[in-house]
Amino acid sequence: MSTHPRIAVLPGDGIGPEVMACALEVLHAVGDFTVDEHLIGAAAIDKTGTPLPDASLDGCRAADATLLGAVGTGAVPADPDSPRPEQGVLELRRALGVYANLRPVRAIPGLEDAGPLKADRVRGVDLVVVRELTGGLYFGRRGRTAHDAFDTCAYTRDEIERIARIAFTLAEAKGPAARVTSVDKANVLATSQLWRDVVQGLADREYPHVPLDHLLVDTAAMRLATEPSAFDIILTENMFGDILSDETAVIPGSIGLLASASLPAPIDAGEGVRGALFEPIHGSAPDIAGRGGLASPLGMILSVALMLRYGLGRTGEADAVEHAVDHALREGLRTADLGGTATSHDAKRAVLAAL
Ligand SMILES: NC(=O)C1=CN([C@@H]2O[C@H](COP(=O)(O)OP(=O)(O)OC[C@H]3O[C@@H](n4cnc5c(N)ncnc54)[C@H](O)[C@@H]3O)[C@@H](O)[C@H]2O)C=CC1
Ligand SMILES: CC(C)CC(=O)C(=O)O
Ligand SMILES: [Mg+2]
Repeated sequence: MSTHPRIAVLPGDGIGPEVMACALEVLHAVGDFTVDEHLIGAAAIDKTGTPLPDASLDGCRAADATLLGAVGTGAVPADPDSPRPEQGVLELRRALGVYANLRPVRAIPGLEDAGPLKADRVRGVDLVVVRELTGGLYFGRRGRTAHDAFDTCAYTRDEIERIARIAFTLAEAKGPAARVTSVDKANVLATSQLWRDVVQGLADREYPHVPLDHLLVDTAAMRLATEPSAFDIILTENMFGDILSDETAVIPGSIGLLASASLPAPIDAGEGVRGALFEPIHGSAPDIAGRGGLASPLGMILSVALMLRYGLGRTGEADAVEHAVDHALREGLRTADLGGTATSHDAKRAVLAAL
């Protein structure tokens, strides 16, 4: 029987399969892995009528780690009761229990001028958005009639405390001055008031040495654009983290560069955390899918690096992939999203050459 790590691969829709194909080549270049491909999203609805077939979920549960491309067609269904591709991702996150979504963002040397922010604002930025991933609005009770609709946001103390613990641990690992900025809307929302109490209580009891501040989400959105270097660890709930992390794309210059790790348990620096999920932060980008390689595969490739580090405990290989991406960019690799002409295929080749 193979002793290679078993990876469940869910390419999904739109640019998902395009970026996944590139990332798998990089994965196979750094080691031996057994890869099983499964359906999710619109691709799964087309073939099976459901966005996350049992066979896909079983495959992810049996795997050491799961890689996901992206799902969605970009369309909002006319019939709210019809299956939606995005339900596949939400259901997968819930079923795997991956409550801790880490979205690292840094200024990449050589790319300081690639985004809309001034280079001196971007230089040196190195932050992680720690997003609660299995609670809040995306999982609350909802309903809709022809005349009204509602969504509910609920959090328990335990849900808040376990994600806050991840944020404080990451800050400790980053260094003595690294701060946690907890983002909420405590001036309005009951869930945010509980969030603030629980985060502050945990800090007082167990992490008094970690600098902590609380920021309202609207101010946080503004500060991310005006002073991104003020942040080390941004700790926040599900929807705020979804929105703020897309905003952080202005730091490296494209959402196509951003990766994520979703963990079902605290970080294990030795073995890695089994049963975790790794995906770029972008969606299926229907506007550029199937257009001759306009998609950057770098966020997906960097998600492979996060899988190697956090999912499989293979720090050396993770570093190698990240260095190869940095090297390729430093040497001038520019895909369309960064204003260049390199295709997805060119980007993958540049990374492979730098490995
Ligand atoms: N985890 C997932 O599977 C996610 C799925 N979605 C779904 O994706 C679909 C499209 O959503 P959008 O709002 O358009 O968000 P999106 O992230 O797919 O695209 C936003 C913009 O970024 C660009 N972009 C995204 N990834 C890129 C890449 N790798 N290289 C170059 N450019 C890239 C797109 O071309 C587009 O202009 C929707 O159905 C949405 O629900 C959105 C976010 C996450
Ligand atoms: C299906 C969406 C909730 C996914 C998304 O936008 C995200 O997780 O960033
Ligand atoms: Mg999102």
